[in-house]
Order: sequence, then structure tokens, then C-alpha cells
Amino acid sequence: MKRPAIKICGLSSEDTIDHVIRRGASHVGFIFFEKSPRHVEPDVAAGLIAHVRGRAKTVAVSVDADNELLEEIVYAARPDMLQLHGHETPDRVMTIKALFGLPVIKAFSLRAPEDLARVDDYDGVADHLLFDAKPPANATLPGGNGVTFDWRLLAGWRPTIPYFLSGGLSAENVAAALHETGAHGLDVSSGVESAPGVKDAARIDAFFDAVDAAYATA
Ligand SMILES: O=C(O)c1ccccc1NCC(=O)[C@H](O)[C@H](O)COP(=O)(O)O
Repeated sequence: MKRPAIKICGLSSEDTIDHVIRRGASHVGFIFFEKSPRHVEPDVAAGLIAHVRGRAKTVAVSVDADNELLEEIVYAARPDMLQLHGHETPDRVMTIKALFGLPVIKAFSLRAPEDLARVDDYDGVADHLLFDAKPPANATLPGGNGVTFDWRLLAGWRPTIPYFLSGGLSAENVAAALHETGAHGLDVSSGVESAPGVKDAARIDAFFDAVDAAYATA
């Protein structure tokens, strides 16, 4: 079985970036959402993204961002891809793609089967999908909450667009998540942190070790 793409999200230091790329991250994500403990300003992200260039795909994550913010992010930081983690409609995704010419990962929050109903509308529009858990009722962030959803929602479901499985993944559960869903890619943030926004080298290693072990036995 082919090892999935692995996106480590919410990065903010060159050392951690180097570590996750060394361990095999295919994508690294930067959060542009001020309420997040992982938020990076576009000028800081520019340095981090320049540091990555060519070694992994760089992903700028935004939430219902207007054109002005997207311009600031894209023209300052020059990411390879945009992740839209809000309520962006298919029309809005098409507009963003036309404006910036970058591939788009469209994120969806899942809790129940009906949450998948809108996904087909993004066929031919989004380049990748990302399935995350719906945030808990008291959450202030639409993502990065470290909570899982019921992976059986995706079992046997083969979308025409490749997808990242996300939401509360960690070294402890990633093998089961892969087994249940057969996801094309994995995305993790809290599960490789010691505190919100603080990436942890040991947890990063444990995560990649768990993915490698899952593939060695697949
Ligand atoms: O991580 C954040 O702080 C964040 C804030 C606002 C929108 C999206 C955010 N994260 C997006 C991601 O792709 C996360 O990796 C994804 O939600 C999974 O996070 P976690 O459950 O913590 O692994």
C-alpha cells in the first residue's frame, strides 16, 4: 500500500519544519487565523515558507478570508496551496482559484452522514478535500481542536477528489484511522503538540513511527 501524503499543520519554527520534513511530511501547513495559538503573520510565514521551498508543499490555511487577506497571504508568503477551512461555497472556491492560480484544499467538518451531502458540489472545483471533526460547542477555532469524528462516515466512500483525513489524529489512533478509511492523506496538528501551538519532537516522531508501522504491516 502506498504511504499517504502527510500534512503537519500549524508550524511556526524552522527547526520543527526541518524535523517533520526529515520524517517524511509531504505538506506543511501555516495558520492565518488570529484567534489560533498557531497563527503566523504573513511576513513571518514568508520566511518559513522560503525555508521550506521545494522540500514539501506549503499550505496556507485561512477561514472565510476576504480577497484582501488572501492577497496579503499569497503575495507575501507565496504558498504552494491554499486550504479553505471555513464555509467557502463552490463559487467562492472557483473565484479564489481564478484570482490566485493556486490549488485549493477545501475542508469540511463532519459529525453525521448529512455533513457529506455538500461535498459533491466541489467536484471539479477543489483539488483536494480535507475532512475534519466538527468543533466542540465551546470551541473558538474551526480546526485544530484535537477531536476526532466517527471515521465510519468515510468507510467505503471513494470520493473522486483525493482527501486528507484530519481531526484528533495521533500516534495512538492513526493506524486505526487509516484502516477504517483508506484515506489518501493524513493531517495532524494537536496530536503532535505538547500544548496548543507547541509542537513536540517526541510526539512528531511517535506519529511518523505509527504511520510507518501501519504501512509496514498493510
Ligand atoms: O489549527 C488551527 O489552529 C486552525 C485554526 C483555524 C482553522 C484551521 C485550523 N487548523 C486546520 C488544520 O488543518 C488542522 O490540522 C486540523 O484542523 C486538525 O487539527 P487537530 O485536530 O488539532 O489535529
